[in-house]
Amino acid sequence: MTQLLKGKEVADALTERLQNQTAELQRRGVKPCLTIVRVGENDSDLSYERGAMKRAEKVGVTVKQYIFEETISQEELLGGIEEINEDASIHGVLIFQPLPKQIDDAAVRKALRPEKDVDGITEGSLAGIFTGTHRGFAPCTARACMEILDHYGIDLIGKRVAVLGRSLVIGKPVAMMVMEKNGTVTVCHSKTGKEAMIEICQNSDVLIAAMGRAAMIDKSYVKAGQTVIDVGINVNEEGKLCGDVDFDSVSPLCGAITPVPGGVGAVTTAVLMLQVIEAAKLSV
Ligand SMILES: NC(=O)C1=CN([C@@H]2O[C@H](COP(=O)(O)OP(=O)(O)OC[C@H]3O[C@@H](n4cnc5c(N)ncnc54)[C@H](OP(=O)(O)O)[C@@H]3O)[C@@H](O)[C@H]2O)C=CC1
Ligand SMILES: Nc1nc(=O)c2c([nH]1)NC[C@@H]1CN(c3ccc(C(=O)N[C@@H](CCC(=O)O)C(=O)O)cc3)C=[N+]21
Repeated sequence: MTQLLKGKEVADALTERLQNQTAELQRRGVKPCLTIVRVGENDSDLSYERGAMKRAEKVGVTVKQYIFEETISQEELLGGIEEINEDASIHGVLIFQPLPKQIDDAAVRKALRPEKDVDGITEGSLAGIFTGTHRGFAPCTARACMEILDHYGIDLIGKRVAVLGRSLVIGKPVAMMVMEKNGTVTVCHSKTGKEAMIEICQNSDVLIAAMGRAAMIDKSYVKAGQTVIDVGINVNEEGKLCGDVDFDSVSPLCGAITPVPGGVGAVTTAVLMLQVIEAAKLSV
């Protein structure tokens, strides 16, 4: 029987713990506050925003929104970030990525105050992941993948893990975190080639798919009994939310799988709240 790795269950367990912490902070006069910076109307950004608002309300975190037009200039965006940096009532900031092409991502990463970087986009936070010193915060999605494996007691010691995607938001940091848990990682990307990718996936015990390619991973990539973590959040031709994995094709064959929605995304929002609360605690 294939095991369904229910992100919602993991997120709800985390939420319960967090509710106590926000209540305690509130008694000390601190109201944890997250600011979301969104440029444009990207589907996966909007999905995250919806999930985050719902989760924030449950946990007791306030959300402020900075929404900009797709055509915003670099200067204007950096101005917004400066304002957020200076606002002492804001504990954590989430800037949706990728940003439009007129924006230099590296400049945005540099502009953000590290102590407010609850999604681990600044170089300091990423260095903490790379060196294993855990200074700063991890990218929420990478941590969410690890929380799911942990919750269901799936250890990575000596396991072969294929990570599909090499972005700074997910592919690269999750590969580092898998290594820290003593897994053996192979990272694939758009230049890997289909044949090689199928071979690598079929020789892995765990597959972490984070490409942003709707339902691309079908059963031809999968080996029996494998654990499949589907990070992708895409909207298919029917307008429905779907992952990078073709759930109907893969789930009869694999050993365990996360659904979309209700999988990694749900946990990502809970981890985001956890990190906002940690930032709020550190601010007093
Ligand atoms: N569930 C959640 O909580 C989250 C979900 N997401 C979702 O995860 C997905 C990935 O996000 P993100 O990392 O930001 O996306 P990016 O577009 O930044 O990165 C995609 C990565 O996948 C690789 N890739 C693309 N197509 C292929 C292919 N056909 N074969 C192999 N590799 C490929 C790219 O390779 P190359 O580097 O060569 O271009 C790149 O490294 C998206 O669907 C996003 O919405 C993201 C964050 C959180
Ligand atoms: N800097 C940055 N970090 C990110 O982590 C990041 C990003 N940029 N850009 C956009 C993608 C996408 N993403 C999602 C996270 C959670 C849900 C989520 O909660 N989804 C719910 C469904 C919510 C709904 O649609 O109602 C679920 O899967 O169950 C969705 C999408 C994070 N991303």
